[in-house]
Amino acid sequence: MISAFTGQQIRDAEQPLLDAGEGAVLMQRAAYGLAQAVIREVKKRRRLAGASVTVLAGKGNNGGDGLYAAAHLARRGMRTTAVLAADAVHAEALAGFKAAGGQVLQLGPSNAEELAVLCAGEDVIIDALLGTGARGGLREASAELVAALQELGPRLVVACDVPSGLDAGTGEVHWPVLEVDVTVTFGGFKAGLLTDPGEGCAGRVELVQIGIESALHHQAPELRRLSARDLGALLPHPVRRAHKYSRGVLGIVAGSSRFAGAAVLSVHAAALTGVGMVRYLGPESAARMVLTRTPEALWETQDPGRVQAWVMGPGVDGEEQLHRAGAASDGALRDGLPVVVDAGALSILPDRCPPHWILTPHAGELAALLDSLPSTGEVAVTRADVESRPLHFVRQAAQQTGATVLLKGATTLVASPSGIVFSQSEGTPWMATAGSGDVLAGVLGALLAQAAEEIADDDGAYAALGLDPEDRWAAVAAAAASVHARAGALASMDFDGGPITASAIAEAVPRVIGSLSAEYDRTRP
Ligand SMILES: NC(=O)C1=CN([C@@H]2O[C@H](COP(=O)(O)OP(=O)(O)OC[C@H]3O[C@@H](n4cnc5c(N)ncnc54)[C@H](O)[C@@H]3O)[C@@H](O)[C@H]2O)[C@@H](O)CC1
Ligand SMILES: [K+]
Repeated sequence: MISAFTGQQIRDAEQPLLDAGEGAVLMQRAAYGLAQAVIREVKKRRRLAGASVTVLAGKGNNGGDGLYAAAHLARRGMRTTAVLAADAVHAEALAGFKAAGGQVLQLGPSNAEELAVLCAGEDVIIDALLGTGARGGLREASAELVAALQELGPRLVVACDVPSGLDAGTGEVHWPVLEVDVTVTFGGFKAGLLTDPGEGCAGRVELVQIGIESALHHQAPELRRLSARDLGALLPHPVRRAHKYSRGVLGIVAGSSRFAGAAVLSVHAAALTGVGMVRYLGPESAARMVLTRTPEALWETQDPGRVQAWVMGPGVDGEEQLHRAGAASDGALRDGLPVVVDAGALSILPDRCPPHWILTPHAGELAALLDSLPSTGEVAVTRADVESRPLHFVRQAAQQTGATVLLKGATTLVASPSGIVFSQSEGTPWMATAGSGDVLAGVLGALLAQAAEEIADDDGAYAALGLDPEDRWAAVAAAAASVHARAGALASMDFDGGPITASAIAEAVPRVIGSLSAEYDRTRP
């Protein structure tokens, strides 16, 4: 599992080393790691000797890291320039940079445009304007320089620790921000690099160890991300004596005469995620289509009897289906069953949900959900608010509803009511297509129906993540988001990275589960 931290947590982990007079050593390790990353990137594109690099250096330690890194690069034969964005920058680092033969330019009130043009011609830009000590975004001439450079389109940008203007703890972004190709981050992942909109600016993130890692391990991560290996351990491994009932039975209330496709997709995706049986509840017109695509499903016209989990909401519209969802929801509350609440069913939540209820809104639905809660303030929350502060709002929704909340997006966040958050981001933009969310609901429902015992087991794979029972539901939801995203990416790869349908995402799920499980079995100690 990848753990990510706030800027403050990173600084707290550094403090004992700074107190011991090791600050300069930390900075040298960071600068060396950054320089090595720049060298690797340049070499992918051209010969190192003679390649040009400009470091944009701010007044804090982030600028110091950038200047020391540029000094390394000068010694490796690169043509190095520093654009100083403040009158006083890190003095020793600047001296080191000059001694290595670097050229220095001063950013002033009237030369931002001119310097932007110069930077746009460079082989690499190092963004070392602001790091974890930033308050707010770039100002004045720095903001002008970055805005102009972004417009011109630099060739290759490497961020020092975080893209400048990004809040390391929250992922909120103060524009303008230089969109970077690679972020080289020090000591630990910053939460802001693993949640949007920050993740969208950060490019590929590389972690450089600087010696604070053991101190960080004592802190509760701000964000968690499941790795392929975690998924291999968490995904269901059917035992030899399994039968369809022991494999999990999933009830699905989805679709309507108007939106039958949502039912088809969620049922099919659930079946492809390996659940023992799917019981479908919905109108006959939708059921016919469901059974044509998934003859393995059962159409239930009465009380479906025992299930291990429910999915309700995809394509649910009209009184009849809302009534079925309401009845299923009452039964699930009574029996303590896990439930995926999606789309149409988000409007019929009980006053307080348990953590094993997983709500799966997109940004617009989350805004509407928050607005419908009595405890939300007077000012309406909009989709744009959620998109600019997803980490904040997903936590708020989980806390206020009592449910686990999965907020769909390029990066999907899952918050437990206690405040634990997972972030998964393995998909492709092609997945933003009609029906993609219905597939996710089916995948998640199928994992819930199969995982109930494993989740409760204090010696099981979910407990091994170090999570309290209430927080393990968020891990199931994160696993589902990851499987779904990987399936989308794999399906697109089948077409050389081309477009995909929601059906194609569902069809790729068995291969994703198969390869994750096989890789886990192969490398298991
Ligand atoms: N503390 C340490 O020992 C280490 C720090 N490291 C580097 O140091 C960075 C943190 O250094 P700092 O705490 O100096 O913080 P920054 O380098 O982010 O800079 C903060 C400085 O800029 C000013 N400032 C804050 N917001 C501003 C804004 N919006 N516009 C203009 N100026 C602003 C502040 O007054 C402060 O002087 C990390 O990101 C990392 O790159 C690494 O060298 C590893 C070791
Ligand atoms: K930076």
